[in-house]
Amino acid sequence: MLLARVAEVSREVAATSARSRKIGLLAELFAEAVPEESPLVIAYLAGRLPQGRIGVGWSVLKNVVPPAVPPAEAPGLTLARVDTALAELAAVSGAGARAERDRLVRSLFTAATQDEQELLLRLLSGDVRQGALDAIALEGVAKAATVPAAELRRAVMLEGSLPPVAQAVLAEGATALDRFTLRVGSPVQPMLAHTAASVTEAIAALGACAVEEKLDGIRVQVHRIGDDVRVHTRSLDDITDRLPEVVATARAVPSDAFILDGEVIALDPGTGRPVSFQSIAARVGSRTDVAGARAALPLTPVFFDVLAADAESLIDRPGRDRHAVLARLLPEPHRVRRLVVTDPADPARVEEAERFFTETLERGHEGVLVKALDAPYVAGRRGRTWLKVKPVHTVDLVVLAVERGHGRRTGLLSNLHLGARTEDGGFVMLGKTFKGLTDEMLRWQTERLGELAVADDGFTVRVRPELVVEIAYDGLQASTRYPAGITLRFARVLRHRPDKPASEADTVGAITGQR
Ligand SMILES: Nc1ncnc2c1ncn2[C@@H]1O[C@H](COP(=O)(O)OP(=O)(O)OP(=O)(O)O)[C@@H](O)[C@H]1O
Repeated sequence: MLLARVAEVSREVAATSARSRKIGLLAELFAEAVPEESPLVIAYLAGRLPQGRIGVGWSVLKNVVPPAVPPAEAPGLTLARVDTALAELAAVSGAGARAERDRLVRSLFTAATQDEQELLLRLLSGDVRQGALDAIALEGVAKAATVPAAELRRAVMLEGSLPPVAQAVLAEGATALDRFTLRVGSPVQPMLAHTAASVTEAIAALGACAVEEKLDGIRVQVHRIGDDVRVHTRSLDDITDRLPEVVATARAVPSDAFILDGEVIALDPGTGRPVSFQSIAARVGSRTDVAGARAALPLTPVFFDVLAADAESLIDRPGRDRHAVLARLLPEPHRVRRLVVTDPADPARVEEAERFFTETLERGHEGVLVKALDAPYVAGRRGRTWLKVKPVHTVDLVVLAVERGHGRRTGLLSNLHLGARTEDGGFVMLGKTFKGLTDEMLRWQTERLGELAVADDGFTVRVRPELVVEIAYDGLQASTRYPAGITLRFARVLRHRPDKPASEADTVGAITGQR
């Protein structure tokens, strides 16, 4: 397939607001592609580079911004050729890397028509509207392969991503879906939660439920087959080598084929209270001298769900049954503390649950999760059967740009321009802040945002919209300065969320309560 065709459909999809029309356009595109090309189509449409970071920043791109390179007259650039070029770019390193990148990017742009150059530029600079497109692409694939979207979605969650499932169903049809089942050893997208304003509100919405501590650490999904243990993050990266404590806990579990879902935290040896998220993130992030890092800050895994045990899938079973299995597998320090509310109509029980919330905060945890007892585990979904309750308002926003610091912060990238997602897959700026950033966080974001930079006027650096930050704020206020007409009062950065994709940041609708 030619890149020109993807460029054409990408433009048509952006120009129409009707979801069904977008799905129809994508279905036609997937029907035209050979199945092996569909992973590239999905990636390019969503503005993702399959190679991940390829080291091409603004310093290289500014030399090819149209009309810098004379465009090809007729389209001839295939998806396979673009993929090869990007792989070559990703492999460049060492002395002369900059010149080599310039040469490769120029040669790619020389082969592209004007339309294609524009798509490539948007792709490389992270300016393609993304996020919502993944969900629409899934429906487009379902339509092209004539399989029910719900079945395809389930297969995608169990596989971890759309491209391999798309390729299989487009080649073989519905029968391919049977291959994508829950397998111990193959990570699945974790279940996520919605927000409730209070425990009382959450119980009213869910009925019979369990109120669990919300532990503030790193989410882990642990798979064990025999002696082989693998630990995955929320974004399914394998971090087994960095977490020997988790491996040891998993080896002690009396079952030799299971999947556990939980959080790793660290407890202060003196007070027994949880240590800060930043310290845990630094420990989990350190790849060298794991033994030294472990000695300085030992971690404790605490599990709250079990997806499979004794090689049997449990995801379709109600939460109360899964928890009974969890209780059989793990003793309490490694199993989340929780309170079951079997009679949600009894005010005394609701009061008890509110007390559990207060005590959980007093013990130093960040809030609670209220979970329906009868709900299955919906992999990859922000289900309405898990509701989180926290004492402060927080939102997850995406960094769109960052201003260079001055004074004490000279040389650092400091003031963040924050964007919420829009329903059509773009971003809208809601405000700026540098409050809450510690020296360590400033150093970290300067490096990370430097890698994401796509334009720089000497004052403001525009970045690929990929880094999510968790922001606390005191409320919303009307604003004529920002395009959504609102801004956040006293916004402050709580933490960077490199584990969270931009497609999961909050939408303007969710923030203003008009979802
Ligand atoms: N008992 C628990 N049950 C489920 N998730 C828990 C629990 N304790 C802590 N967590 C964490 O809370 C998260 C659930 O909240 P949510 O689905 O909103 O994800 P999130 O956006 O990463 O949340 P947050 O930003 O509030 O940590 C999980 O991803 C997990 O890391």
